[in-house]
Amino acid sequence: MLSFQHNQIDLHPYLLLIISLFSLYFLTKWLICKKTSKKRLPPSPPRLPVLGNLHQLRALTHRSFQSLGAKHGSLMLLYFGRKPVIIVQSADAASEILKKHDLIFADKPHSRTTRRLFYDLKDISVAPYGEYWRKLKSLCVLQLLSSKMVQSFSFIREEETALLMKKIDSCCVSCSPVNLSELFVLLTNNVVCRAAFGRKYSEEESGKKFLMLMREVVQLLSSSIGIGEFIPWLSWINRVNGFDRRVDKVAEEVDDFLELVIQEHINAVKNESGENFVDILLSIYKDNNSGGIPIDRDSIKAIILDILAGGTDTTSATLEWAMTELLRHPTVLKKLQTELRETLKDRKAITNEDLGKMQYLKAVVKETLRFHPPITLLARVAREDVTVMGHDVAAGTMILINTWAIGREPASWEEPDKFHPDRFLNSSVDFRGLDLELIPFGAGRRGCPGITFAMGSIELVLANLLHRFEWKLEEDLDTTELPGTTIHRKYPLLAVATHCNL
Ligand code: HEM
Repeated sequence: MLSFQHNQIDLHPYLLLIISLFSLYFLTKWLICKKTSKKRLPPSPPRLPVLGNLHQLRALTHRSFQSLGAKHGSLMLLYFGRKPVIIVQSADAASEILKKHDLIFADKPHSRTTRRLFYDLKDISVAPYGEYWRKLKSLCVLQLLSSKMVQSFSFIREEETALLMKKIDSCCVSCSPVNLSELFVLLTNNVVCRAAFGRKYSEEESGKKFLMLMREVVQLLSSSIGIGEFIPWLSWINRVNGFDRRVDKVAEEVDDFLELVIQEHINAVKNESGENFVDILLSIYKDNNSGGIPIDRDSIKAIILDILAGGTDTTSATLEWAMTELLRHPTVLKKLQTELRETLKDRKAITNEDLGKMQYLKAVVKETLRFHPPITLLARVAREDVTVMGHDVAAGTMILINTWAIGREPASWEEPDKFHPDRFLNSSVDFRGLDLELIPFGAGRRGCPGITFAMGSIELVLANLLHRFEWKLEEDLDTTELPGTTIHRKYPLLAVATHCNL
């Protein structure tokens, strides 16, 4: 192949071609490296060749990110496989993403799992930013989540809270512990279903099964941040270990239930019964008058799923953590009971007006959401190249904002690891998206539209639980968290209730 003739090197054409290709490859790589090294990337911990930083993450990712951030800064670059992911863990950095560059970061990342479970991104929470998403979100706010609508559902919250109190009453009589975790899921699900679909399903087999499916959806979504998603050539692992099959099965079973809800509404419209949120969605679908934005049957099912998943799980987790912290802090619990007694005098029923006056109750709820935000990570994707806190972020980069770590940032909070509701008594800091140090509901365009809806149930239920009953624990309280997209307690909250002497 290689021969010397007349003092000159004679190369075989194939060898020449191979050498040229190699030279071209190394030249391109060198140029790319040179370009990348000029970029002002955020600090990054050392990584492994194939895994990147995935091996440094534990199941409770918000906690892993916080410990890594302590060494590498509040804006840090990790690699999930080869995929760059920027982790944001300070109010200042979050403000650049959710306020200053809100439009650039208005998209959400998605995976095979989110596409499969959310009808190919036809819901609100993972839909790409654009006209379709805007149309659905404003429809949801107008027809279900506005202050006026939430006010109109107050009879539902009152009836469901009264039922909850009755169940606790019977536990009091039999001196058995109350499984508060279970009761909170039922209550929040019943309130959402009655408000959005006109009736509850939790007492029927299909509804009970659906509640279990919802838990599985949350688990699958958090497990979808796995090897196969970020290292494409290892995506076969999800096929072999049965993960993809599980996602398909859950998606089919969820679809069966949502079909049932829709069919029931189609029949009910024929019977001219009262109109609710699903009926309104169906009438838009039938008239196809959505202003050029097509809403099909899958869109309706995806929205229902969003409302059920978003409305039930997060609200019940907040109630669960609020009662957990109150039971761990008897002086806070006593102070809240004193506020209740002073507000109500000797009245039994709690009105919206009463709730409006209870500043300490509001402080307890805020502190619960600072200390235990149910959704610990907000996800975004950069739509174009942008600079954040002096660092270059390329289009397509995934961002994770750690709301849990931001709520415990020493720069914003005194004694951040203490549950101390009094910190909010003389403070204007609120969770509605303007104060970036407290963002349990997110902020900006993709912020949660369900705040008023959720607060309606949370405040009423907590006020009733503490007004009617004295509470004590049966055994030491374990506060271990269960990994998931919504963070619940690992073990159900069991407590013993006795009647208060009103
Ligand atoms: C304590 C209760 C709740 C918490 C902590 C919570 C939290 C959140 C968070 C963190 C987000 C993502 C925001 C972002 O990325 O910036 C979100 C989005 C959303 N939430 Fe909530 N949520 C709660 C209750 C509700 C309720 C009751 C509903 C409806 C009944 C609801 C419906 C939604 C929807 C539709 C979205 C998607 C918004 C979008 O992508 O534009 N949420 N929520």
